Amino acid sequence: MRDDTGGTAPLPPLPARAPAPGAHTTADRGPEATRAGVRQSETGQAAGREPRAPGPGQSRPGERRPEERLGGGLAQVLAGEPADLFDRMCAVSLPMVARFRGITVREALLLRGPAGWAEFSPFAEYAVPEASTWLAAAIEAATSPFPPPRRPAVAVNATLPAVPAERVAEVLARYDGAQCVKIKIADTGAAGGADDAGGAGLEEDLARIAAVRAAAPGMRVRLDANGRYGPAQARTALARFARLPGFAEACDYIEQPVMDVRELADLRAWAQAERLGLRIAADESIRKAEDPLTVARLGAADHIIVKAQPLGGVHRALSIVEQAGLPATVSSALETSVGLAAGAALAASLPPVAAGLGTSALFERDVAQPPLRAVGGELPVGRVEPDAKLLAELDAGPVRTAWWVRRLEACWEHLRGRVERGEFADRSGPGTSCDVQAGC
Ligand SMILES: O=C(O)CCC(=O)c1ccccc1C(=O)O
Ligand SMILES: [Mg+2]
Repeated sequence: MRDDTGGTAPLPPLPARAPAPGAHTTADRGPEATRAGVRQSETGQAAGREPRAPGPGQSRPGERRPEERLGGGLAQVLAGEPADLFDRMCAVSLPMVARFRGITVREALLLRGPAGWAEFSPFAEYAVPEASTWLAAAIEAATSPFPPPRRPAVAVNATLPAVPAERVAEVLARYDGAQCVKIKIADTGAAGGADDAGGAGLEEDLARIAAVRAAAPGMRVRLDANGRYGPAQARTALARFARLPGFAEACDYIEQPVMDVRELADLRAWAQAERLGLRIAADESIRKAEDPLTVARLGAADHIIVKAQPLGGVHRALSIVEQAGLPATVSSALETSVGLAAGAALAASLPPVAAGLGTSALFERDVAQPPLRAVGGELPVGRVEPDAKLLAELDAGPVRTAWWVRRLEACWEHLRGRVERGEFADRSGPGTSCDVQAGC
């Protein structure tokens, strides 16, 4: 269950109908320059193109036409092929200022569809089933507008990787005006395993927390353990945090101290019985769970973290918030500025809670000019277009590009199967975002 394996998930063999990298798949496209299977349409305009997914009458013979059952949308798009939807596919590789969840370079596939640019960037080690949910988010962003924002900008938290205490001030200085900081804990880096996290790692975590509080005394604080404590370690750590002077008052919550949702519920019950004054937030128990509502049912958390891409899009994330009935923080999945814009749209549809969307500060370079970066602690809400020159400079190269395109195709097939079997409801219909707005 650990996120940070840093490996690359094996891809299944390409389905018969998916093109090999470099191959053209449809006859109706004009002449294109291809590089490692990526169509580089220099003239394609986002507006005014023909709708290219087959209409209801154009399904393959004998097909069940799931779009009729599900009301179109995702099913109809998936009846076509990626190249029918996206006229640009650019894999990029962004260098980072510090190691974060085991990586120092962030790769993403940027896609341009009829509604604008979208991002597909499941972490490299994620297998196709999980990554296919991230693809639903990219399809949503490429095909439909974001919900109308309730405010033009959203407050963000600074995100502090598990850097040594000496680096805290330098990294925090990258976040202009942030009034809240999320500190990564229980992250022993490449060498340590989960069992080490609560031991030697705890003293380092306490030193990092002390350095933050010294550098920014008035700042609110959040901690994120990414599920790396065992149940006993979590109690030890929470008891230590609760004893730090003024900490419980300054701390919004501790994110995913343990991975298992039942253990999370037990830990929360214990923290309440002990009157530690610390709240528990669920992140992985929402975005990696078969049923994200188990957290709410079990009373496993006081607060939930929602991420547009891992949850299959802005509308699906809104629907989860609505159904969970818990206060929510929107957070990034370490997306480029293009993907962060979807997060900003999600945050701007929910009650104001500082969002974990300041993460472009962790990139040495990003794809947009200017990058989607908080100023005065706030991130503007709106679509982001990558800059052509930056796209070229940050190009991931032919080998990685081919890998990303193959992965996109494998996820496309997988998501189509899920939709056809009724295992992935397209919840992007009208109602969900409005219901959430009405409730707030
Ligand atoms: O929430 C934030 O402040 C930033 C985003 C973040 O921490 C994150 C980014 C990528 C993958 C996982 C996580 C996480 O919250 O665990
Ligand atoms: Mg988290």
